Amino acid sequence: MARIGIIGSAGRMGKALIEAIAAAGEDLAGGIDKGGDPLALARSSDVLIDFSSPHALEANLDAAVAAGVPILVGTTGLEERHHFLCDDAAERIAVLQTGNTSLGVNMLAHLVREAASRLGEDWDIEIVETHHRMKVDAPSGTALLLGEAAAEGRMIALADHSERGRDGITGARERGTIGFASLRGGSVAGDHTVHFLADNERIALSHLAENRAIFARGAVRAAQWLIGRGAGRYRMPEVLGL
Ligand SMILES: NC(=O)C1=CN([C@@H]2O[C@H](COP(=O)(O)OP(=O)(O)OC[C@H]3O[C@@H](n4cnc5c(N)ncnc54)[C@H](OP(=O)(O)O)[C@@H]3O)[C@@H](O)[C@H]2O)C=CC1
Ligand SMILES: O=C(O)C1=N[C@H](C(=O)O)C[C@H](O)C1
Repeated sequence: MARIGIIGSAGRMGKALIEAIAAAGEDLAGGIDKGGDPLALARSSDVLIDFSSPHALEANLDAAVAAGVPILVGTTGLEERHHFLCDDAAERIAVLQTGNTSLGVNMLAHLVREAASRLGEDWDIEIVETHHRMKVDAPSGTALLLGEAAAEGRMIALADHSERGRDGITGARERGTIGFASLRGGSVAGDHTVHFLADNERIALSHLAENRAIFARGAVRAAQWLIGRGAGRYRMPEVLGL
């Protein structure tokens, strides 16, 4: 049995993870929240799963490196510097960072990449996400993951082509951009639609999460997969065989 340590264990995802670890027949090594000791947790775990806060990421990666255990980072709201921290840690341990651990979203990303690669710039791309009222970051990590997939399909850099907020006299839509819009309310676990919009026709590719069990199941599967992996930065499609 693998010993899995959870960072953010009392949160919404932490609770779903505790159930998923038991359902997978694995061992819960322990869990911490704000003020907890990630190094002590890492030393008693075979793998760490982090669904907490971007503020915690540096200490969590340092703990995983010091203990020599792999880490799955599911926390969203990450900035460029957080990705550099993941890159640094990945020189010493296995690191898998993803905005969404579900099979369905990673399949959607594959479809989006394919559609974006075949449809030209006449097709505008807009990504709409809806989440529960307690979510603190926008756009969602998943929306950004889907935006990256669309940008890869188009062979462009998302950072140079994203439109993250419209308000007031915005002017006409800039050709070739990828737009993001966020809705917040209720208890929605996570809905994402990638719209491809051309003259007189539209395609909408959607994923609707009915609960957090789908994220927890994928996270546990990724954690199992990470144990024994060499140093490096890994992605969910490798875990899921997509
Ligand atoms: N990749 C994916 O598939 C998914 C990613 N997420 C992401 O996971 C993250 C957590 O989501 P959710 O569970 O809904 O959020 P919650 O706010 O419910 O839980 C976050 C937990 O992290 C803890 N925490 C906060 N700061 C620290 C810290 N410095 N060190 C250790 N623990 C800390 C909180 O503890 P305390 O209450 O004491 O502050 C809390 O228990 C978000 O970024 C969310 O977007 C969510 C679902 C799926
Ligand atoms: O905060 C959430 O709840 C979720 N966060 C992730 C994200 O930002 O995409 C994944 C999922 O959509 C739920």
